[in-house]
Amino acid sequence: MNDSALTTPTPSSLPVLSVEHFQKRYGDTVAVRDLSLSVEAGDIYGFIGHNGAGKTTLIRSIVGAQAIDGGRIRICGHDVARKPLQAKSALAYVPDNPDVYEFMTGMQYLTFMADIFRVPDDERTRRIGELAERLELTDALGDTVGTYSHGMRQKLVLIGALIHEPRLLVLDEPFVGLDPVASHELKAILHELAARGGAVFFSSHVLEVVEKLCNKVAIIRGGELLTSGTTEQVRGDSSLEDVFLELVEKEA
Ligand SMILES: Nc1ncnc2c1ncn2[C@@H]1O[C@H](COP(=O)(O)OP(=O)(O)OP(=O)(O)O)[C@@H](O)[C@H]1O
Repeated sequence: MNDSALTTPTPSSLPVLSVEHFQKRYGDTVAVRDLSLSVEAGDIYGFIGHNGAGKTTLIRSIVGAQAIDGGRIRICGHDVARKPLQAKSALAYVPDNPDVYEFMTGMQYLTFMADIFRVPDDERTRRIGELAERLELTDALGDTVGTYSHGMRQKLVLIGALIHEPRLLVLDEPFVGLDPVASHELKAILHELAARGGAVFFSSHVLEVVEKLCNKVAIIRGGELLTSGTTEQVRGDSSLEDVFLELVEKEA
């Protein structure tokens, strides 16, 4: 891929993602309280927590899919509440449930995504060709999405997310449902994006993957951040699984 094609130039002093004192309520229930973290260019950042901990809640607010009740979230310096278009142009989001218009063919969906982000014809053709080949989706691009399996939809959404070379790629449970080849390719794609000066932020329950793939991690429980930092700092001499279980049990 083209190294110079990442959207929205970011001065190196600005984090790619900055979350400050984030808070989100659903009715009277506080789902996430006073959460702060920062993702820098080059980071692959893993966000881990038990079911209902608040991972999707934060992710949906980062990508502008739901309002924020307190605090501030900025993407490449753009406040997601005040500058939503600038913030969104710098990011891409792969949700845990890949809902795609079923009547479109895979290629129509990717063209639609490329149109939204105004990706020039030659770039979109090159990226779709390369990514579809790597994720083994080329032969299915002419079929309607309604005929796709869950994993095929995930791959399609991933290609659509990468089509404008986002600065920040946000993924919710990206490895669930992917076959081993796709999972391997996804890890390589995330490494490449980070190496080009982008950043990745994803939630996962698969601690072994987070431990191997991520240079930074955060652990959330009951809507509160328990710890965050480099994977080495958080893990210490133990495994990430041991640290996670110990922290979660201690706080329970
Ligand atoms: N739309 C909603 N309305 C009311 N409560 C919600 C809503 N969405 C989430 N919650 C609550 O907020 C809390 C955090 O949920 P969230 O989906 O963010 O957790 P999660 O860490 O992503 O969980 P999982 O690993 O199961 O996907 C939970 O207590 C959940 O019940």
